[in-house]
Amino acid sequence: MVDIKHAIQYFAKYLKRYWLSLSFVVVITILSTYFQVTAPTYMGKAITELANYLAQYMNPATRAIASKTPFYHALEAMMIFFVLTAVTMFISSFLSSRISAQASGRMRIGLFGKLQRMTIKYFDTHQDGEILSLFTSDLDNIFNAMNQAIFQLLSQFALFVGIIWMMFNQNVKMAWVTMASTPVAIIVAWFIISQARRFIDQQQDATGNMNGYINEQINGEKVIITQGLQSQSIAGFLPHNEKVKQATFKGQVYSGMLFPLMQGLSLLNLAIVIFFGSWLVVNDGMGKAAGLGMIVVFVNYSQQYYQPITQITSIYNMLQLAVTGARRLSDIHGQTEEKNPVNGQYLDDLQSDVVLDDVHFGYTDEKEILHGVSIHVKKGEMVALVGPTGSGKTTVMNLLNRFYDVNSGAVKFDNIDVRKFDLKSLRDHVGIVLQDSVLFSGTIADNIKFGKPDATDEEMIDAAKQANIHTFIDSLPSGYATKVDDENSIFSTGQKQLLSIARTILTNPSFLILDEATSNVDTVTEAKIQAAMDNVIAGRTSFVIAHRLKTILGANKIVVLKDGQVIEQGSHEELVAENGFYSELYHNQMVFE
Ligand SMILES: Nc1ncnc2c1ncn2[C@@H]1O[C@H](COP(=O)(O)OP(=O)(O)OP(=O)(O)O)[C@@H](O)[C@H]1O
Repeated sequence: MVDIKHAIQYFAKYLKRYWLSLSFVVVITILSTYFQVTAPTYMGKAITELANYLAQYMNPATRAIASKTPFYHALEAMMIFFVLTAVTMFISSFLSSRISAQASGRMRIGLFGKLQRMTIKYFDTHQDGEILSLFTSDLDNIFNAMNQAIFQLLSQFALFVGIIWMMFNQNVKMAWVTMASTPVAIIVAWFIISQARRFIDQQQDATGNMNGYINEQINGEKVIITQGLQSQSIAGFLPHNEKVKQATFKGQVYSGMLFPLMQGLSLLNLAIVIFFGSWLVVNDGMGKAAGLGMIVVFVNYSQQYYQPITQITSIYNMLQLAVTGARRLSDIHGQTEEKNPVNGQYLDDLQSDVVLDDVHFGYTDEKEILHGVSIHVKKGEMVALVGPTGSGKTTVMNLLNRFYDVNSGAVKFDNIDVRKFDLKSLRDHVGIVLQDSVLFSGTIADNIKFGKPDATDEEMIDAAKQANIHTFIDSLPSGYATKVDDENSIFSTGQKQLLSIARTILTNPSFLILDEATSNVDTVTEAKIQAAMDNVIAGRTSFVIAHRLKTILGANKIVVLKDGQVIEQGSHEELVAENGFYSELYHNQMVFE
């Protein structure tokens, strides 16, 4: 029930602006139904008039006055109603498709916009595939439901009511006869649909598991090839495939059964209607012509009568998927967004320092990661953060840029709490070079200018030179215009990081955070990255998360973090002299250099 309430609220939010078009669709659908259910009465009238005409024509006494005009009139009326039915159906379907396309387009924009306002926490705690499926699966299900199910439901329901109403208008006894088999039809349809749904659910689960397996195996392809595990990989795939195959087959058998069965029931009903119709004509003293007409009318109604039952039961599944999709999307819309303070302060330029003041922080309430961390970075200084894996280095970086907010204590720029700054102004002044550099589709130039699209080519080239990547870019056939997804532009980890450094240099941040990624690269690239980092750091206040100690020997201050606490800090020489944790770490590393 909660699902349905959320789904209705979600649909109402996006559909309310189309209320006029929607009302028009409802009116047109009712009109279309009226035309559709009235047309058969003219068909019956045409048969009655034809029978009358034939009776008069066959009788020499009345042959002279026999006229086909009433028959033609009835036929004309029938044609007009059929044409009107087709035209109104077309208008209704056209409008429905337009509303669905526009509304789902807005939903897509709403979802994408919402994602852009979400906190890093959301992205840290949800898998990419899960987020993507909101677009590919949930929004698609909603579009299909809006485009087909909702309007089908409306038109089929109107048709169902319209046929019943017309049948009772025409002949009450025949109406009851036509409707007598309804419970059987509903039970059969419901049973088949629920069976089909069961297997379709199984098919979806099995497909999800199979896709997960494929994803994992493709990601691990290098390990599989290196270790010669290809046949094991295939063997692991087969049971997944078998489950998908079985569930798909059973689901399709049941879904495929619905229409032939309902068609069969409808034909059986037709025979019953003709049988009772003829019985009524004989026993109820109905005129021959009127009786024939009535039978034709009910033959028509009994054929149409099953259509809504079949359609409504078969779109139930589609509606259910859309309700689930709408619930998931409305959940997303309810997620917390990044908190930008009202009338937040603007950070013009860093004047004095960046401080972490007795910071306590945990990603969850249950586990605190940083236990009272205090770090002081003076303007123009380079501070390096070192410590074993999991000690909280990246977490400190997450707080400096306000990806997360502290539980207690504060992060301050020029003695002002970061929570008081306008977020954009804060982030405009904080540059980050992450360990895993990300390139976006587009050219190399687009990628370097990503944070400053209005930069001139000279500025861009200058940044690339400082980042030690200009010579490489220049050597590519298309230079800065090389597409990032070109075969020529398959970048190494080191080159990606150099591009990312160039991107950061171009934005000229006052405060720089570098998550050093020298572990994966060869020594030549490492030296280049080191030089590029030196260039980007020069004269800037910076904070470096260091994995290789030799890169930070010149730091003004080295802060050693262990288990979420600062255990030592000072210059390299001071810390080595202290003979503590850093000194041990340093000597251990030097053995391998
Ligand atoms: N998004 C997250 N949600 C919950 N816990 C997290 C999250 N990110 C990190 N952690 C936990 O916080 C602790 C500190 O992680 P952090 O990434 O800050 O360490 P690190 O010192 O940067 O490690 P490394 O050198 O391996 O990068 C770890 O125990 C980790 O499991």
